[in-house]
Amino acid sequence: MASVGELYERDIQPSQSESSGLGILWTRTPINCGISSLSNVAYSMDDREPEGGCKSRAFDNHSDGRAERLAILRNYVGGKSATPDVSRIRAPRKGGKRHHNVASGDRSLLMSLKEGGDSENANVDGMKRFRPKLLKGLPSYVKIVEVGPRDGLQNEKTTIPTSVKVELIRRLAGAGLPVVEATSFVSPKWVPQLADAKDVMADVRNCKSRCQFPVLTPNLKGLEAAIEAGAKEVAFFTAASESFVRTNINCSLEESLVRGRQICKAAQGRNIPVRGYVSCAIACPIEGPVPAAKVAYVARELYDMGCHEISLGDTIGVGTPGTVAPMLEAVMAAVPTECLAVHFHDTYGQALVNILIALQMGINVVDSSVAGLGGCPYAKGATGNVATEDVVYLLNGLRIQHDVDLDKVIAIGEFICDQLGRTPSCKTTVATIAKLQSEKAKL
Ligand SMILES: CC(C)(COP(=O)([O-])OP(=O)([O-])OC[C@H]1O[C@@H](n2cnc3c(N)ncnc32)[C@H](O)[C@@H]1OP(=O)([O-])[O-])[C@@H](O)C(=O)NCCC(=O)NCCSC(=O)C[C@@](C)(O)CC(=O)[O-]
Repeated sequence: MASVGELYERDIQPSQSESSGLGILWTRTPINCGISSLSNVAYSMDDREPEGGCKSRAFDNHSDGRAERLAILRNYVGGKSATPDVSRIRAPRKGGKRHHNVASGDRSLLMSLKEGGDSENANVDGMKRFRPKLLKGLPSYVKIVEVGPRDGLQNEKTTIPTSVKVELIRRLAGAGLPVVEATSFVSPKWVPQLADAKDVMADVRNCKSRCQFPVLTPNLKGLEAAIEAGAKEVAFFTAASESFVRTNINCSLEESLVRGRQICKAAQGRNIPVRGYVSCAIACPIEGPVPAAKVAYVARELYDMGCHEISLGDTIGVGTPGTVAPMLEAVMAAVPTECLAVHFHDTYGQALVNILIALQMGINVVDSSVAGLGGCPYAKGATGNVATEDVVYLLNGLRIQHDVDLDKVIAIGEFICDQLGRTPSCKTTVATIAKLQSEKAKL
């Protein structure tokens, strides 16, 4: 924790919207004010009696206002007061150019500051009060389905030792992930990287954990091999694009649905839950954009054949909220929302925003891959899945429960990147490492 005298401009967040006439000044480091700590300070844009005695209008003509904000903070906290006196922050003048009505969320946040003085908790309270307005309909719990050991590794060119795969799966289960898709029982000629599926399962089946370890299977042969290897859950995959099904599993879409029905029937007899995947839910690498109605049709077929959960895959990661929302709407008209999951690849950096849209639409199962590994060998140009670390960070920020330990997942991401000879590139990991390094340097 820093004292206010130890803060520099870089510790201050740049300008944020002040259209309400009120501002919250954020620091990256909690400040020790003697009585408690602050990481934000409220100030007024009202020039009659600006908070901290600093003319905040000076912000207007500056690049990002950090210097002025730091000055406010120094004046304001200055060792005198631990808690901003929000009674001094007046409602902005009506009709003024920049002084519109105070947003109720701003007021909540300010009142929280007044009540508590502890900025961390004040922000939580503020969040809770913000939520009904801005983040309506979000689920209180999200199940994260970790697909790293399967989707993440299937496309890797160099053979990864079985022991590394097993260690990865064990660590992911140990980080609290409720589901870790362990491997695939597909043809080793088609996906050589996962040719050791049986050996992986020989170890994983003994893993003492509440975590579930489903495996991917395209046909009855795969199902039989999976069950023999100790799998207690399987996942069947097809796509909403005829060409992609042909390329990926060498049959027509309707033939793949026949295989799916065979799998579901055989699995039901053995009490094995079947998850279904619909790839190319937004677009196909061969056919281009895929109609939402087609995705809804395939999803409904999977539901009718007995899949307990249907994961909608943006296989090549081209979706944006503009295409994801209508697709989800179409599917939700055909399949109960509680049976749906989303599976985003992050080719264009849209995965998190697409996940937020899915959550807002009521979906509470999200697939992700540690360190953002992944990609389908039969979907050229597609990059990795959305990183589990980023999803957990997002859910933490939204105060949605998920049971996953972020620090552990970050460490697992570093572990697997190390094994693959790569530097972690997932944003949450990069930022966390940088933060730790700068904290270390300050000591
Ligand atoms: C479906 C097949 C097998 C058809 O492949 P095929 O060549 O048409 O199959 P076949 O029935 O003619 O058999 C050919 C050989 O494969 C064997 N075989 C047949 N089935 C199996 C099996 N289950 N396990 C092991 N071996 C199998 C079979 O025994 C035979 O062996 P051979 O006599 O030549 O020695 C093949 O196309 C295949 O394995 N495809 C898998 C492709 C794949 O895994 N893609 C990646 C997963 S999908 C994905 O990543 C997308 C997803 C789910 O993540 C969501 C998203 O992002 O959208």
